[in-house]
Amino acid sequence: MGLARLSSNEGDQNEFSIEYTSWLVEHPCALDKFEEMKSIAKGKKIVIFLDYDGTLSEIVPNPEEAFMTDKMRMVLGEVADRFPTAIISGRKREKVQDFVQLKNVYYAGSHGLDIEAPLNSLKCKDSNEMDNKIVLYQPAKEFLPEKDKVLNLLSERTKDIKGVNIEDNKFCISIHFRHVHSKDLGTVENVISVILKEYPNFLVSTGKKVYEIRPNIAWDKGHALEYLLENLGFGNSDDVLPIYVGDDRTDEDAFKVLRKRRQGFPIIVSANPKDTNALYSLREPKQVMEFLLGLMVLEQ
Ligand SMILES: O=P(O)(O)OC[C@H]1O[C@H](O[C@H]2O[C@H](CO)[C@@H](O)[C@H](O)[C@H]2O)[C@H](O)[C@@H](O)[C@@H]1O
Repeated sequence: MGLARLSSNEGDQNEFSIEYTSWLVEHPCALDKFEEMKSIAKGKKIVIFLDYDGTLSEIVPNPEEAFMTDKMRMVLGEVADRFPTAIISGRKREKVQDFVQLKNVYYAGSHGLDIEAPLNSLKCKDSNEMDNKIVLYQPAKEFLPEKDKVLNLLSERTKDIKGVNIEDNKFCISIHFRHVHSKDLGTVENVISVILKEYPNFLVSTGKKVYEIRPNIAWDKGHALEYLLENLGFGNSDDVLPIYVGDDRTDEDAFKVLRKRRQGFPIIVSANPKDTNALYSLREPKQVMEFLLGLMVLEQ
């Protein structure tokens, strides 16, 4: 038995393509598997990790307008009151906090390179106290001056390419090409690759209509997940059940960590079949909200 569906797409199973339907066999909908998941979760400490864009908010053409619905905020706030809950995003941490507006959530921005938690909530070894309120862990701090140089060069060298939108994500940089004409994409790629030859401490990956530049260090969303688990006291625990929900390539690093730990539920948000390390799926942010609502009946 699964969770009751609230979304407007209720019953749209019939509209699924054959490809999506057969992909669902490999990556079943987490709502349909809820009872099974519930029994696995029994007696375990649930910790929730969520990506932001495409998971808690819809993908929209303008990155500045990726707002979360009030309903999602309410559900997320309730869930975070019951279980430790972290948002791990490619965005600048402060930007995610601005969108989410919740104080009971752990935030990791810049693909996990900028972790913040309420003071005393984490047993951090390498933390700084900021304003007496929070602890921060920033493993790529020394890259900041160089990142600013890369950012300036990117802005300068793409300023004449129509549609390029560069987002400063503090330790990382997003170069959005959603609105760039296909004939100009090669130029954008060329600019990036020339700059990264000058700055080999940085690497580029791709997301949804975006190039993402970040420090070339062994730290990704998977490391952030492990860091948070460890500092929440669940480093080697068999009693913990981490749930990670995300929609993009960088979330795969976190899915891999859960697979390696043989623990928890890696859940991909996708309305299309895609290669993934996730075991379960959800179709859209609305379903993420239904899933979170379902978690509220679980005991912690
Ligand atoms: O890790 P995430 O929280 O998923 O962040 C990844 C990137 O998300 C944002 O870009 C994406 O969403 C935008 C708003 O829906 C969309 O316009 C864009 O095309 C997508 O790539 C964010 O703006 C980036 O900085 C993040 O790196």
